[in-house]
Amino acid sequence: MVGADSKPVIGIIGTGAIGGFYGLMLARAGFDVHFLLRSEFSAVAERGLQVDSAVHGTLTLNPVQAYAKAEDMPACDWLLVGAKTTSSAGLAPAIIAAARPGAKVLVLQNGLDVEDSLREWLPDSLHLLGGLCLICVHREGPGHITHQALGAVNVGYHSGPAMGDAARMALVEEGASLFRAAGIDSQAMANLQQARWQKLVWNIPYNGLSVLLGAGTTPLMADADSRALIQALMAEVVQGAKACGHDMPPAYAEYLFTMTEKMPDYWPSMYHDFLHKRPLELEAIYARPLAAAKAAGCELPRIEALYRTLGFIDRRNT
Ligand SMILES: NC(=O)C1=CN([C@@H]2O[C@H](COP(=O)(O)OP(=O)(O)OC[C@H]3O[C@@H](n4cnc5c(N)ncnc54)[C@H](OP(=O)(O)O)[C@@H]3O)[C@@H](O)[C@H]2O)C=CC1
Ligand SMILES: CC(C)(CO)C(=O)C(=O)O
Repeated sequence: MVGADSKPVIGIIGTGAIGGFYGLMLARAGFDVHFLLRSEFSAVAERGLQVDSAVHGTLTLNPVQAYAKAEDMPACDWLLVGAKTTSSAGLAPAIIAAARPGAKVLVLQNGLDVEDSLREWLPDSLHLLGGLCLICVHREGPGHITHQALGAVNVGYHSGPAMGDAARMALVEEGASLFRAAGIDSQAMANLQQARWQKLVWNIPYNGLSVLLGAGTTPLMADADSRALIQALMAEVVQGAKACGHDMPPAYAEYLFTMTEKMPDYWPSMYHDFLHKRPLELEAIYARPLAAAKAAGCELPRIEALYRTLGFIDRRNT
């Protein structure tokens, strides 16, 4: 648990929709939070952060402890990675510069094996954890975030110096309790890889189809053809996960499908990347699950077709 007398220093590596939202919530809960920014540094340093939330109302943080260079940040106990997977390769130096020895690095990204692509660049002394964010947020403008629905972060251990399950779960619980202290639902997960596959049951159909069909979740859920396509894609993810040794809970895809019907019209983060001509997270969300399933002897033809189509769109868009 996180006690009031032992509040850790938290660094946000990449302050976009996810990093900005969770960082602001943690700062407002009294944590010492430091934000690394890139294109929005000046705007946030001058005007702070604002979240327009359908759940919490309008929330602001001003001043913000904002940095353009990780070398200027204080040594952090927890580092929350909020940059897209498409920029992960260049993030390790920033993480290392801002990490206190033995720090915990929590990767708040979608996709499969996203921790692996960071692990190889990080020293063994750093703990690496994954955080699955179940939330609908996007950047409205510099330092301005819209939060439409949900909010939970589920945390699991990936790798590092923690020896044995008990030590790992203690760190996972510590991470989850940071979020809970900020009023955010957070569960400790014993199996991070299983949880990443479960999240893909949502992201594989909706992220890609939003780009391909130019539609948010409401029209996608209102049309018989797109509904059938979503269900077929979800079924393939469940099949791929099973081939890789991760059985989904019964009716898990149906649960996500029904959950989406109750959501406000939501444009997944991949659509925002497409709109702003940023690279799409195709490697983490499509290529790696496809490769993992294939290595396990399982072909996923609908997902493969979606991935190839998105690759074409992505190459012409950036
Ligand atoms: N948005 C959502 O609702 C959800 C998103 N996710 C996942 O969370 C992750 C983050 O998504 P999201 O917050 O939407 O993305 P955003 O594009 O809103 O935010 C990414 C941020 O990282 C910054 N960044 C990238 N590289 C660096 C760098 N080298 N140094 C400093 N800052 C950097 C970007 O800066 P710049 O402004 O310069 O580009 C940007 O502010 C993704 O993996 C996404 O799939 C998961 C669940 C829900
Ligand atoms: C919409 C939702 C909640 C799906 O799990 C999400 O977290 C995402 O966009 O990645």
